[in-house]
Amino acid sequence: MPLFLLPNRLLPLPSSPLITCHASPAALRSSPSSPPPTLPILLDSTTSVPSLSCALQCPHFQSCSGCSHELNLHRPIIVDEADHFFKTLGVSDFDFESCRLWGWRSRAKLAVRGSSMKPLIGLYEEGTHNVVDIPHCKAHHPNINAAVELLRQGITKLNIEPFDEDEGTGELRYVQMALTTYNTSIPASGRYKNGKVQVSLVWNSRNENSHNFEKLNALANFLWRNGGPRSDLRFIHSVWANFQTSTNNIIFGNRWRHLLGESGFWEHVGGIDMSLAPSSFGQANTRAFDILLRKLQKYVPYGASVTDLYAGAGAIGLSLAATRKCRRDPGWFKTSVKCVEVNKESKLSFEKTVERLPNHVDSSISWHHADASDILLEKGLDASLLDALRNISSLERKAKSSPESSDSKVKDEKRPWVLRSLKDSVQIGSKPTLEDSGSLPQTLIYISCGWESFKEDCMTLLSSKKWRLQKAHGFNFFPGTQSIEVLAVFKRGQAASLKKKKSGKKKKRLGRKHPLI
Ligand SMILES: C[S@@+](CC[C@H](N)C(=O)[O-])C[C@H]1O[C@@H](n2cnc3c(N)ncnc32)[C@H](O)[C@@H]1O
Repeated sequence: MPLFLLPNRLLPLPSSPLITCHASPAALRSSPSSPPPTLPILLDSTTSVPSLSCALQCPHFQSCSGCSHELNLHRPIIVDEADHFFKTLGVSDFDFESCRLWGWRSRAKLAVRGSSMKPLIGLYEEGTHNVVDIPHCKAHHPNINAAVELLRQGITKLNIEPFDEDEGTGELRYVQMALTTYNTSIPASGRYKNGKVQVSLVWNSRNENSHNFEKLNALANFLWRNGGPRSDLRFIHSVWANFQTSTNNIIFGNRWRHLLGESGFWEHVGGIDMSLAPSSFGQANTRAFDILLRKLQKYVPYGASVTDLYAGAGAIGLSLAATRKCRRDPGWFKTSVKCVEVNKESKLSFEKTVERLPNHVDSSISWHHADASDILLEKGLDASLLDALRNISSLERKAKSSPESSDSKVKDEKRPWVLRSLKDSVQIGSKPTLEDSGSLPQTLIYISCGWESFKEDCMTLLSSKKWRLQKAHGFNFFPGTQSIEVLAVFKRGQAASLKKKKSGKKKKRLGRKHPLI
């Protein structure tokens, strides 16, 4: 069972948030590529905008599977449903951040098919394996489209064979384009527009010793010469190779090689400099993610201990470590952050990010290569995690009656727990013990881009009567689709109205504020 063991039982913490960020496959799928007529338009939820001014106006709409909605990009229809859903649960102030509507995608994985004379670089047509070329995609950052165009020229010029899925032949299978806006030499206002692209070429061979490695090198050099720092355009940040020969649909193989440009890739998000290797998960909409992180920080009190589940390279946990730093003086009052992630490739990025955290961050920080649950369901929270959260209250009852939770014990252990072995303090993959349960999470913050699974998990949590919903916010992470990112804050315990209701006496005077709980 559960693996997220909640931290620092040694400290009298105001609360211990437990954070999960879990994406549905649909939302992780990359979307289209190219420059919008007018770039970055920021809207907020209070701005009222006529629908036509928020239209996608993309020539690839309908043929490409990336976007499903053309109008009202600033407010997907699903927002009304979400608003209603949260109202019925007693949260009447659900809000929605519209974020950037075009050119928002800063990370795209695109299939490369067709022929060297007529390469197709894009997404699959809905329900098929036919690739649609999307040079003018309105979701992609313009420099991603520019990099795709340059790649297209390179493929033709150097006679690179795109992959043939049926035969398993060809050279270039996919490309990942990731944009970094990290550039301290220009004013902050110009950084997004001048973002640079890290190009990862997925090559159909086992490794760099294969016979056609020279062609891969030639393609990388072509990109570098025409888009690198000595070119006129200067929008290529670096070039990487990934080697993949598998016949399944998995995009990346295990072998990566840095070819040209800077090997490090940084983004400033959530108040920290975040390192992201091409192999680790990165959010596709970094600006919207930044807005979400800043909202999230408000729910995490200073001195809290945080367990970041499904952590990737730890963007959420580390952003909290840096921004929710605690008083330096009383040594025992420190934040602790634990990140749990199944993809071991993310660890290096996590470590690099930790190295660059500001000096004042003296939290205890750790990353654990582990499955967030034994049973992984397709979307949303794992069933066993939900069970674990429900079971916490029974552990809590036992913990209260154990000597571990007595006041004297807590005082004894108010020493900087950073001195203790971190690994020992977290029993990932095993059942929580009474000892571990000394500090139980008071807050669960659920960040989700799968609306249907979120609703399900939310109802499961509430019906357990161990948690109540306090707040919910929505973010436009994927304009042009019906996916929204939700940040929901659950607090331990039942709503006050329900407790009173249970007591019977005051039953008649209570309104049904939380009818579904
Ligand atoms: C949508 S990403 C979010 C990553 C990170 N929270 C962020 O926002 O950048 C989900 C992450 O969960 C990881 N993951 C998926 N299943 C997992 C599991 N059972 N246990 C732990 N991590 C898992 C994936 O490898 C991926 O890095």
